[in-house]
Amino acid sequence: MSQDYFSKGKSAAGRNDEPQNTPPPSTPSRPAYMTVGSGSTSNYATHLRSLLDTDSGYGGSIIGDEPSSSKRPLGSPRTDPTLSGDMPLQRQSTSSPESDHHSQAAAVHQLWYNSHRAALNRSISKVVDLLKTLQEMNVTWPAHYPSVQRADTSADHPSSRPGLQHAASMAGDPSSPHHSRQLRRSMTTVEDYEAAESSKDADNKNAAESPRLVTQQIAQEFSVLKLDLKLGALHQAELVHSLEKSSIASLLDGKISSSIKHLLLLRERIEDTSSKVLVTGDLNAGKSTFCNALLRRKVLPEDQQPCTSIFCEVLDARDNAGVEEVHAVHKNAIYNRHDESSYDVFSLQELEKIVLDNATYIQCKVYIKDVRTIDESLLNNGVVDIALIDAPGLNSDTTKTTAVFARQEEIDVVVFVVSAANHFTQSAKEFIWAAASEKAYIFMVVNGYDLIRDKERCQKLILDQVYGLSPRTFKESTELVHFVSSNAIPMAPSPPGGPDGGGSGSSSGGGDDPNDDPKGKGKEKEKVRDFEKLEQSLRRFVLEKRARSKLAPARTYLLNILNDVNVLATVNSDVAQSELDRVSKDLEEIEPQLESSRKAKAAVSDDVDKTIEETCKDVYDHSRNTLNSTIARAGEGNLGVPYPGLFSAFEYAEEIKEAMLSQISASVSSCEDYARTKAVGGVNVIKQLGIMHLGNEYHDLNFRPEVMFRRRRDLSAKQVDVPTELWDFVDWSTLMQRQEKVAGTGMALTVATAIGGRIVGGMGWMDHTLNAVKIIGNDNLRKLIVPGLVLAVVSAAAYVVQQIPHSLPHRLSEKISKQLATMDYVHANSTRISSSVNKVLRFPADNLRVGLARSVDQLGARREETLKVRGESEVALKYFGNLVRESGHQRSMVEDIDLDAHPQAQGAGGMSIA
Ligand SMILES: Nc1nc2c(ncn2[C@@H]2O[C@H](COP(=O)(O)OP(=O)(O)OP(=O)(O)O)[C@@H](O)[C@H]2O)c(=O)[nH]1
Repeated sequence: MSQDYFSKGKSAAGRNDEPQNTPPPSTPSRPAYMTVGSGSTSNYATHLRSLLDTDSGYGGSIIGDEPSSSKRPLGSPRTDPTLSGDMPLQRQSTSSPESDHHSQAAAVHQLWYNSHRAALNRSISKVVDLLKTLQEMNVTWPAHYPSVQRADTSADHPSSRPGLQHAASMAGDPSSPHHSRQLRRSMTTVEDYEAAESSKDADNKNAAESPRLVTQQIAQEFSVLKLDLKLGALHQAELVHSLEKSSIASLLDGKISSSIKHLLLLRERIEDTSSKVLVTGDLNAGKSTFCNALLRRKVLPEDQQPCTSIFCEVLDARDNAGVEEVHAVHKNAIYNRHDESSYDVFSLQELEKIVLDNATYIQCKVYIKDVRTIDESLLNNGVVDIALIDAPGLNSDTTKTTAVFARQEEIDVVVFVVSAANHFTQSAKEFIWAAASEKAYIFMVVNGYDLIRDKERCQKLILDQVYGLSPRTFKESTELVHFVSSNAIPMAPSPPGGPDGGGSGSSSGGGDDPNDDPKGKGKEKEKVRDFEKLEQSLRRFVLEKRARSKLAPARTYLLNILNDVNVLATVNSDVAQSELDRVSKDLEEIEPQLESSRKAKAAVSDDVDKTIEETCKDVYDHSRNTLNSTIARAGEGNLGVPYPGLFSAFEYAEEIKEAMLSQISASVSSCEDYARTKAVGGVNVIKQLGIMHLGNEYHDLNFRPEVMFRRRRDLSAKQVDVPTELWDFVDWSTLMQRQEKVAGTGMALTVATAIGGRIVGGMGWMDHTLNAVKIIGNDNLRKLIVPGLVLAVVSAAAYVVQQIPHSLPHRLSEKISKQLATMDYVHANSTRISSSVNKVLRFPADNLRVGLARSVDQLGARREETLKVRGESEVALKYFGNLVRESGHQRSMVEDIDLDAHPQAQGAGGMSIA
């Protein structure tokens, strides 16, 4: 079977000859089928047709075009006044009241059709706009896709309908207030209800096996926009949960794009003014003869043996630059009239050869000029252009192929030709059963009726069979079942070079000449009348079916997509509202937090500085005072060094020095201990501040004071080198006091002092002696000197020796003190200790500062982010709120387009549409 027939969902019957890659035109070409002649002249019909002229049905198909607009839009088939299209033309012949009636009915139907088409067209444009804005929104605010959770059978959730949950973006956010919210969608159609019922059963079946609902239930909620997720064994709903928000958004974006494409195709289809009629039936039932009769021209080959082996589509020669010819389409080629490699060209006379040659071709396009007037022509009747497709006769090989063909969207009507003599064969029955699922009504042509003698019995038998095969068709049998003799229809003279040069047609029907036989003439007229009746019925049927086959898919699809958009918008509006509530609440918390955090940052910084400063000052002062007092009192008290006697005085001095320096060192250590305690206190203060402002992370702040002062980098007291001098053993101040008491004379003291001093001092004592002699005078000297001198020296020596344990520590203490002062020992150590404390406290303090700064930054960033989300949520809420309203409004508008209650239905005997 050719791809041209089976691979494309192309709708425009008249556009089969267009290049396949041509984008769907926004301005459809004018009707493509044979259009000849003019319309009715009755006043009413003329009025109706003038209405048709101003209401082409395209009036509102353009965005922003109101239904009342008289502006002729793009795509109107009447833009070219020289072409009739579906425009009623001037009638050339006088009409009968009956034909006037039909003409009026057709015009009314066309008005009805056009208004619905325009409404659908407007809806399509609107929905395309809505989808495009949704796509744009989906970029800035990735739409939340509702996934379906397993229906909870607990008493809390008695609903059998699945709840909708926004997945993906909210996954991992179970605290979200809308997490468990159940959304319900109203059921808008009977099908919906049935689907809900069936999926409920499925749900019950699957509830035990799967924690989530099965795919069908997502299908239940979404007709068009459901995401096709096929990843391994993962369930679709689970996948929706596990997918990133952005992935869902891009999947949805793809869905929306394909939906827009489909809508544009539907628009193209409803703007297409033509209808395709597939003529099929048993082998040799007279299908080709019937088609020729409709055309009033012998175009398709007729034979007593089965001959039609390919699908022959009859088209207007004007679509082929007015040239009558046959394009035999190559197998597996996509037909394109402008691409000659896709077909072979033959003349009409050669059609028979092509039709028989079923090995090379599977379909052909037959371009012919219509010979009938608009009143007469079924094909170009002024209302709708009809294309005829003559199919191969049904047999075991072709039945399936033809059934597939008949199911195509482009096929508006199936005409089944059955032989009055042979009735329905097995292949015919199989075909009708198969076709009945798609086309509830089938137009039945019982052909070769002239050959039947007992016509009543034939009718009864055939209708009984029709009842069994298609009860609905049987119910409307007056309109849908016709007993005719196709070979009795007079043929128009063929144009020169036509296939049937004589042009007399096969009206003989057995060689009778009606002119010779008045009775025969009457019979022939009756046959023609029956056939004309068939044509009228077929025309009405095509009109009705056209409404159904062209408008209904658009209506159904619009309802589905609008439902989906409405559900999606409702969910997202709800999510946006929740998000807005959440971020508003967050902001209420963040704003004061940020403010207090900023204040805390400054206050804590001051507190910390103060704590450090005070602690360090305290430590410094304490160290300084302690060391000063220790050094000052180094010579006092018991140093624990026993005096070993005069001969070990120097060793004694050394031990005393060492003891003193150790005492000073111990004092330094005690200062360090004090500093440790203070550091612990300072760290605790900082820790408390950290806990207060930054929370638990500060609980773990561990400080090890024992590590402090481990490496002593100070000037150790033990390093102090104070040499012991002989002089150190004499405590001159006490010695002087003592001499005054002992000698009793100033001179003696002076002498003793001078001598004693010199004795102790060593050098130059002779000079002093001479001086003393001069002062005292030789005589006195002689009397005093010896005993005084001896006394003083002995007394001084004895005293000095006695005082060593008392005087030496003082002397040494003074010397050490002096040396330490030179080294700036006290200040250096106090500074070192307090600096160490400072350093120890700086670390947590700096951390605290950094933490506070980070906290302020984080809060600031969170605030910014929350503000951004709030802004986006506000936009989304507004957008989706509008979308809920718009989609709901559009949906009710489309629901109001009632394709079942159209005027033609009543005109056609109340026949309802399948
Ligand atoms: N008596 C009579 N003969 C008819 C009628 N219609 C068709 N025939 C004849 O029946 C034969 C078969 O007609 P076709 O039109 O070729 O039949 P078909 O169904 O197209 O055949 P295939 O497509 O080849 O299966 C021809 O010889 C026709 O002349 C009719 O209404 N009455």
